[in-house]
Amino acid sequence: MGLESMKRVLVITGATGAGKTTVSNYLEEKYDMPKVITHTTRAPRPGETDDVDYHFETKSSMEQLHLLEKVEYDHHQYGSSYEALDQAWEKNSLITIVLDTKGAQTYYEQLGEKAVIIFLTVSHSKSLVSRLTRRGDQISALEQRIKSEEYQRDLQLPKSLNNVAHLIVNDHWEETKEKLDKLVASLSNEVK
Ligand SMILES: Nc1ncnc2c1ncn2[C@@H]1O[C@H](COP(=O)(O)OP(=O)(O)OP(=O)(O)O)[C@@H](O)[C@H]1O
Ligand SMILES: Nc1nc2c(ncn2[C@@H]2O[C@H](COP(=O)(O)O)[C@@H](O)[C@H]2O)c(=O)[nH]1
Repeated sequence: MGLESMKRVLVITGATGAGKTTVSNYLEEKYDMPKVITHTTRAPRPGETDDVDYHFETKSSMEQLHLLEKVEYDHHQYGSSYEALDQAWEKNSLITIVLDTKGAQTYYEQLGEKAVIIFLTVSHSKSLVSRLTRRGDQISALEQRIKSEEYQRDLQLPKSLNNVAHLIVNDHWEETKEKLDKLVASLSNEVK
């Protein structure tokens, strides 16, 4: 099989607080899967670093970028570039990206089976708010976010990804890791 056909991007999507970044970090640490760093106009949260967690942009620098897709989420812009995808694929054929559900749909439309969609959810949406509070999100930002239509939308898997996405209920981290390990094992066989 040629290198091109072995490439996969694991698109980790779901509601805010569902654990997308945690999953992406786990896959990077355990399987050396680079994370595609995306761009945003929102301000860094405490502990976030420019060019590591995001490329933090102004509205005008965002306009200069060559993006595969771009969305508005809770009044801020987010987008991912072709260059960042290729840079990550230069390091490994299995890479990850963290996107909202609209971005996940676009990735599937654009990349087909190269995009492996993982939809993360939790059994009780109340636990999302407590997780974000524990993460240290500012209360005012958190209140604004959970009022946003994007927050409500991302609690559900979009219909177009119904028979496509791998669904993981991330209530218990140990169980989530087992599910991820199984998925990675099956993907690694697929691309061998
Ligand atoms: N299974 C779990 N049980 C308890 N806490 C968890 C679990 N998974 C992740 N967390 C914690 O929940 C918080 C939110 O996780 P994370 O930042 O990964 O979410 P996210 O989906 O990337 O959120 P956002 O879209 O807002 O960036 C973090 O503090 C993380 O450590
Ligand atoms: N469609 C895209 N969604 C993205 C991108 N980068 C991040 N995200 C998603 O936005 C929300 C909010 O992120 P946060 O870091 O402010 O909590 C979340 O669902 C991310 O997954 C992107 O380039 N395109």
